[in-house]
Amino acid sequence: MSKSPVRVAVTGAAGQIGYALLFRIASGEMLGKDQPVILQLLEIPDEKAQNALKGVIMELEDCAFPLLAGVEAHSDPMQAFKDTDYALLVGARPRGPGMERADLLAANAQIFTAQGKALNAVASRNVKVLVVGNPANTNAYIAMKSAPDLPAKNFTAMLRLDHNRAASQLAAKGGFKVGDIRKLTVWGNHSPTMYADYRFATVDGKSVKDAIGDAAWNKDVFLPTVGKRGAAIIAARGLSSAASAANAAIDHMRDWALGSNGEWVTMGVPSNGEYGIPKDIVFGFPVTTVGGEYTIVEGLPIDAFSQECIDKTLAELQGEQDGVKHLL
Ligand SMILES: NC(=O)c1ccc[n+]([C@@H]2O[C@H](COP(=O)([O-])OP(=O)(O)OC[C@H]3O[C@@H](n4cnc5c(N)ncnc54)[C@H](O)[C@@H]3O)[C@@H](O)[C@H]2O)c1
Ligand SMILES: O=C(O)C[C@H](O)C(=O)O
Repeated sequence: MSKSPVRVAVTGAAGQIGYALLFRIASGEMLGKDQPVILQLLEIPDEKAQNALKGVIMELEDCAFPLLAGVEAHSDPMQAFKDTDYALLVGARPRGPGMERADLLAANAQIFTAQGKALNAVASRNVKVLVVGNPANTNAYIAMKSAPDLPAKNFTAMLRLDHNRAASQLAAKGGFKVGDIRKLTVWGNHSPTMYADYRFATVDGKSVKDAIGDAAWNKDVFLPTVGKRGAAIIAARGLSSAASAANAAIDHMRDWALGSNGEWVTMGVPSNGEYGIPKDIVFGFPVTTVGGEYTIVEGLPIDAFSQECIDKTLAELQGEQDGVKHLL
């Protein structure tokens, strides 16, 4: 028997990530080749954005995707999030000229407070939320705090792009196949302070750290390369990463919904105190996923260097969180 359609809301749907994301969701790459979807797309109530969204919808129609059971265009989150099972919050306010970080946090706090409230009011009680729009961890925290009737665990932030970037750099350095790398993770904030950690990583059961055997490369090349990769792409393309960000969003949601088959993946999720991260901070952790639920991998040893890195990214997140406290 064929499955009933599920509802997938995407914000910022006429933006660059939206353009790289929607067609893959509609073709079944995110939720499976047997899962029909209804896309509920949100853009700002601006003529240009709404017209662009219409164009994207025309293209979705022209793909004649068998799994696409409906597409809706919205300018109000209360309609876009109605009964939604999945919400990918991509749209965010970009940093404008002369805008300070605090202004950016405040502008996004407004957006994610409103969207969190709308999810709280009208989404499925099991909605799985992924925040992509930057600052992703803090935006996810704001949305979660604005949705007190939904389980906090349903709000996640995207660290998967950092995870995939780290895997790719390791594969190039060690001569591994990227798909053979297991037990890699990225701790903390989606920002240059994130800590990509391959101490536990293996390829064919053998330690990646031992195979690379170069602590200076880790500190001086690997971590800065992964941390500054977003900026390097902006410098090269004149635009921020879009296809790779959309790909990471697909990976994150697919693994959350369909399971990671015992493998570690990185998700930004609200802490319950694991590894000393204060409760509710949305932090990148290693997780495994099964049956639509994620579980943080616990009990990993944290050495002095790792603790220093984790403390640094945590301090940044706490600073961001303090900066929006008065708005929640
Ligand atoms: N977490 C990550 O790994 C990661 C990676 C890359 C980009 N990003 C972030 O993703 C976001 C989107 O990037 P993009 O390249 O698609 O940007 P973009 O500017 O091309 O598109 C963003 C779209 O969001 C819309 N939008 C803005 N506010 C909205 C709101 N309140 N409701 C609905 N739509 C809204 C805009 O109209 C625009 O069409 C940015 O914040 C970017 O920094 C995150
Ligand atoms: O949009 C950005 O600032 C960069 C983006 O988050 C990325 O990691 O590519």
